Amino acid sequence: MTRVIGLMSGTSVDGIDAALVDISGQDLDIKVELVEKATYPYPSALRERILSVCAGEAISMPEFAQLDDAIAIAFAEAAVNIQTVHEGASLIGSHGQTVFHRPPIGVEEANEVNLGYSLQLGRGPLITALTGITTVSNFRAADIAVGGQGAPLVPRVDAALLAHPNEIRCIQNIGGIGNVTYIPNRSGDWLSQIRGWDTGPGNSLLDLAVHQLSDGTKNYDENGEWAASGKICQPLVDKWLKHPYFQAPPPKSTGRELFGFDYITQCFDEAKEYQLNAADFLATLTELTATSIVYNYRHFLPQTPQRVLLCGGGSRNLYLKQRLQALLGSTSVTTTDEFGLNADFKEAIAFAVLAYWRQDGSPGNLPCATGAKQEVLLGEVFER
Ligand SMILES: Nc1ncnc2c1ncn2[C@@H]1O[C@H](COP(=O)(O)OP(=O)(O)OP(=O)(O)O)[C@@H](O)[C@H]1O
Ligand SMILES: CC(=O)N[C@H]1[C@@H]2OC[C@@H](O2)[C@@H](O)[C@@H]1O[C@H](C)C(=O)O
Repeated sequence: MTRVIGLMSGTSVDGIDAALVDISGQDLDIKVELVEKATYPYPSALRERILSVCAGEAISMPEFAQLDDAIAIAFAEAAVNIQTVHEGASLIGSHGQTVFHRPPIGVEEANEVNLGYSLQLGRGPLITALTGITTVSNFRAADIAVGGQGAPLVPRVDAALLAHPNEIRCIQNIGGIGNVTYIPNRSGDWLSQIRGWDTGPGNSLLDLAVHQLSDGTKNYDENGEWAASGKICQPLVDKWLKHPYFQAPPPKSTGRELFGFDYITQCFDEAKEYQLNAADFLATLTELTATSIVYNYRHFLPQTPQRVLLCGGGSRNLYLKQRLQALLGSTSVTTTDEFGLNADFKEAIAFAVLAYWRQDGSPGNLPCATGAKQEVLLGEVFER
């Protein structure tokens, strides 16, 4: 058994999720027990800085270096604090903070020019130095180097922890960005039949809209209550759904570059002619998240799933969950909690597992999800 800390801050940039887990077994046959979990919010100045860099603000190299280290220090503190009660971790898997993600440009053969590029700040060696614990970081680079999207990386972990012998499942994360893992019955060559891609916006647009509509007093629509009091403007949803990202087949991945500040500004502009109030606008944006997920399923899944398991912060948005259930009809919508995997900490747990696999010599990517040419070891290891 190895005690591992998984650290993740996602596209919502709300804070660092830390999971302390005990892992045993090998490759897909692993057992993972969640011992401790906590979220450490970023100091607000650091969060604002990260969000503006994500929105494309230019920074100098010294500012870049300072930001990289400020994030590494925050991640190292999270690793120390998560061990206040239960100590003894011998490995850290740190995703870091994505500040830039560019998928490969759509040409047949990946080469130097059209490979993707994905940048996560919070350098691993500093986390090792500050914690004294071997750290694995920079998980996306190796998949990208072999032509992959570098995302999503969670599908192999979903497969290991949530596959079922006779139920076709979709695991739908709704973070800032949404991503799905499609898992067929665990039999035969099921692993090569898995699919995974980013479905589009999760909460990123909603959070930006809530911040603006509440004059900065709120950062998200708690339980979806504000949106639930509004009326969906279907013509706008239909228009937004024509975005090329939804129409494109997988493999595909995205980020705040596409569904961030510029896009929400465009949404506000396009909504003007419909004279929506704040609640109507949020109901319409929530519908875009729900409909884009279902649109992706209808067009690109090999088969209709029997069950959809939600995770990520958006799984707590009751109105969004209700809309997803309505749009999916007979497919049952629940959360990973009901299947023994904490829905809020699944990504942090996943990076603990990916670090464990790296140390064990097992690949972490799934080429049928990321589009990479081959399976590869993910992450750079910085020994204590
Ligand atoms: N009770 C709640 N009601 C509604 N929305 C919620 C609730 N709790 C969390 N959220 C939403 O979930 C978001 C955070 O989700 P999460 O932490 O999964 O995102 P992330 O990991 O940063 O993103 P990604 O998975 O794209 O990397 C919040 O910004 C908020 O929009
Ligand atoms: C570049 C990047 O950070 N992508 C994230 C983001 O957040 C959700 C979605 O977009 C997913 O593709 C990915 O994270 C998860 C952990 C993944 O790689 O599976």
